[in-house]
Formats: sequence, structure tokens, C-alpha cells
Amino acid sequence: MDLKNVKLVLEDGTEFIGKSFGYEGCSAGEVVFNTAMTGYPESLTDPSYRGQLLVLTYPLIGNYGVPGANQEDNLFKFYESDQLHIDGLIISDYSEEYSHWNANESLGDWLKRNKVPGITGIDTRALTKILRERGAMMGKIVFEGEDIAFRDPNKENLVDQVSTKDVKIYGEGRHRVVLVDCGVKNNIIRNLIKRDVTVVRVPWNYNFLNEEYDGLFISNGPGDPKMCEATINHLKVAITQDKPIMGICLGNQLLSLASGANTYKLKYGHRSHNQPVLQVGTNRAFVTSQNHGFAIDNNTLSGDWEPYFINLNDGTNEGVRHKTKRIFSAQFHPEASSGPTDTEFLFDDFIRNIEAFKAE
Ligand SMILES: NC(=O)CC[C@H](N)C(=O)O
Repeated sequence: MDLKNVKLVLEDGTEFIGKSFGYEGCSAGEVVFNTAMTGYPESLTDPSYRGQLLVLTYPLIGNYGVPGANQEDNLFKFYESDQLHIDGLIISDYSEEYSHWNANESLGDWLKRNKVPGITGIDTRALTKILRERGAMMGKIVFEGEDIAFRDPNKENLVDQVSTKDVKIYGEGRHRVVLVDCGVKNNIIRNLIKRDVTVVRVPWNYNFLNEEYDGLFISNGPGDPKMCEATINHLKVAITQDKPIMGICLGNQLLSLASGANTYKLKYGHRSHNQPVLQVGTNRAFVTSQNHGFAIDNNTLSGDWEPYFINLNDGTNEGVRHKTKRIFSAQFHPEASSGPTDTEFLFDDFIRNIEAFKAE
């Protein structure tokens, strides 16, 4: 294959030259790295990656192709949302040839059709070392004779770009859960439906306080949590009430902000399938799937709130819970997809909380 040269430029001036295997157009965003060995179809369709140029450190990418757009329960079965969200893919060794039971096309063709640039032939481990040492950086993918300005997506309201515009209903379960969609991954909806839930998916800024529901769920999503002012304001009221609440990732940050805690940007984020977390107050540790660049400052959790999980690599917050109410959230992804399912029991805990609330 004769591939075009293309350049990755970091905001500190570092340049990497590789070959283009995706869409041939310039792109700019935040450069982030994920050290997982598999799961690129899921990562690329995860709305939390909006505005980011994704570096995969596992060297061989593309060898199992990309699944097709099969649907189940009104959701794409093998994607985490309806579209690709990354703004560029940066890898070491692209495999145009693929083989897998559900493969439908090559990764390169998928990127081209969806107008996402891809670079192969990059020393992704050297690039990752730079990001780890100097911290998260903006970057751009540029083709010869073309250029584009750097862009910090965290200054944009990315959640508004990815959230549903209309209220949508999934499943016909016994429990009615309002899901605040800040960029929800499909596997969160799948996990709720299979636990006898009717999911009422609402936009990030929707006033759900007047809705009838048994439980409230705050989804994952892209960007700086402080951009989600409307959701935080609604949550400030919801946490004074008695209905069970569960949050994941951005949802963990929004609940904490609503409780009065603060968030900050991590030096280079957690993105992998093997992040160890400790359940506070126990000796139980879990291996988790993660994708976040911001974190809650544990020291700012006040009065009724306490850390629920802590990251065993760097001690940062990985979840919070209310000391007396049925409210908890995880910074990692209990729904995984992709990644280990060790913490899926948190969905069962949420349902148990709903049942206890309904029985009162
Ligand atoms: N996956 C997520 O929900 C990410 C949350 C937030 N955008 C962060 O990067 O920290």
C-alpha cells in the first residue's frame, strides 16, 4: 500500500512523521493515550473521546477489523454510540488485513467513511513518554501543504455536542430510571435494560426534576465537567431528595461538583483496561476500565460525602458516595465495553437501592 506522509505536531513543537491510513484532512485536539490491548471500535465510538486525538500504545491495531452497524434494542450492538467521536487516531503498526467473526470492514475504511484521520508508523511509546513527562498536550495532524490551528476542546461545551436532543425510551422494565445523557455509552443503557429497567434518556440540560422516576443515572461524557452547569444545578436539587442516584465517570464528577467538591485536570489522565482501584474501608481491589482526564479533589469532599474508591496507582479519587442516602458514583467504567467486568456489581447495587426505595 502506498500511503501519504502525514505529521503529528504537539503544542511544544515536537513532531512525529507517519503515514496516513484514514481520512486525508487536518485535525486538531487534545492528544491522549490509551494503553489497552483491544477495544478500538468501542473507544472510537465512546463520546467521552470527543475532541481528542487518541494514541493507542498497543502496537498492532486493525487486525480484527471493525464490526458492522447491527442494531439491538434500538442501540448499535457493537458500538458505544451512533458515530465516531475521536478527532484522530495515532498508532504504531496498522493492519489493513483483518479477521474476526463480526468484522465488516477495515479500520482504515471506517475512518475514511467517517472523516477521521489516522496515522500509522508512529513510535507511540516515545510519544506516550513525552505526554507522561510533560503532561497532556494539544496536538494537530497536518498533511503536506496544509495547516490548522491548535484547539483546546476542554474549552468547548462538548457535552452539548454529543448529548441526545430528544427524550428517548429504551426497554420495558419494572424500574423507571431517568438517564441524564452527557455522552452516554450504549453499554450503560444495555446494563440497565437487562436489569429490568425502563430507561428514559434525557438531554444533559433537561430538567428531570419534574419527571416520575425510581432512580437517576448520570452518564459519562467528554470534556471539563465544569462546563455542565445545567446538569450540576439540577443535581444540586436531586441530591437533597431521597431517590437513588448512580453516576459513571463524568457523572461522578458532576455529582461531586453538585455536592460542593472541586475537580481538577490530571497530568495525563487514566485510559486503559487495567487501572486498579481500592474500595475505601475494605481490602477489596478491582481492576477497572478507565477513560478520564479530570478528577475530583478528595480533600474537597464535604460533610455527607466520602470517597468510595481510590486509584491504587496514584491515590486519586475513583468514586464517591453519600454517607446516608442511596447515592454513589464511580470514576471508572463498571459497564466496561471494552475492559474487565469486575465492577459490574455496581449496577446491581443501584437496582437494590431502587427496590429498597420503592419498598419504603
Ligand atoms: N469518560 C468520562 O466520562 C470522562 C469524564 C471527563 N470528560 C474526564 O475526562 O475526566
